[in-house]
Amino acid sequence: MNIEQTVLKIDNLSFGYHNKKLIYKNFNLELKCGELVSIVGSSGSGKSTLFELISGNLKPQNGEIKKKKISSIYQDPYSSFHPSFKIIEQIKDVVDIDLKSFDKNLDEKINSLSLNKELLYKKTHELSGGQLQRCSILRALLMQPDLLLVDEATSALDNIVALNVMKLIVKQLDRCGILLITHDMNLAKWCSDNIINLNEIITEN
Ligand SMILES: Nc1ncnc2c1ncn2[C@@H]1O[C@H](COP(=O)(O)OP(=O)(O)OP(=O)(O)O)[C@@H](O)[C@H]1O
Repeated sequence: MNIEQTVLKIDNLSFGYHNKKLIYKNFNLELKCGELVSIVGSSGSGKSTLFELISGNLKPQNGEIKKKKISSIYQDPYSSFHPSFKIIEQIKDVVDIDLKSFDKNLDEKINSLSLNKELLYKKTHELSGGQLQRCSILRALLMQPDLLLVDEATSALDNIVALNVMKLIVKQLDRCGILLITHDMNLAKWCSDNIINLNEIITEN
């Protein structure tokens, strides 16, 4: 693995649940800093499974996955935050920020996500699904990952906000590589260096 450039390298990955039909067979993927690769495919084709494998929540039956520092943005923002704590506390758990001092980088991200600092002092039940989704994106970006996993991140947002959020996500490419799960082929064509269609990956077994 070229440590300088490569943020994800998957070699000969094979995986199937409970040793049933393989979803992945000898699957390879390399992602470098500055690259965005979209994963598309019909429901049940294995998109989320790939993210679970990369995150280390599932173990490959064969093959190897090497990755640098990851942060993930999931489709369901409620799974990203604990209901009992304020959003800001849960951001501070993973990154050192001070909302009271001037921070141009932080302010730009908050504005691009159509958030404001007051919202960050609330708990999950006080926010809409879309606001919570944008908070989860903020936290993921503030973590400054080498590899950003994005699973249908804009599904809860209206078109204009979704476009601004995607522009902000794409802007991170100067410091990371991005793997994007999407059902939106137009979005994939707009932002991707490469599109992997899982329907075209033929497995046997
Ligand atoms: N925990 C599990 N145990 C057994 N089979 C599973 C499990 N999770 C997913 N599967 C199966 O693995 C296959 C791939 O599922 P996966 O969730 O990765 O698909 P997906 O492409 O992300 O689908 P969607 O677009 O609907 O989110 C499906 O056939 C699914 O039924």
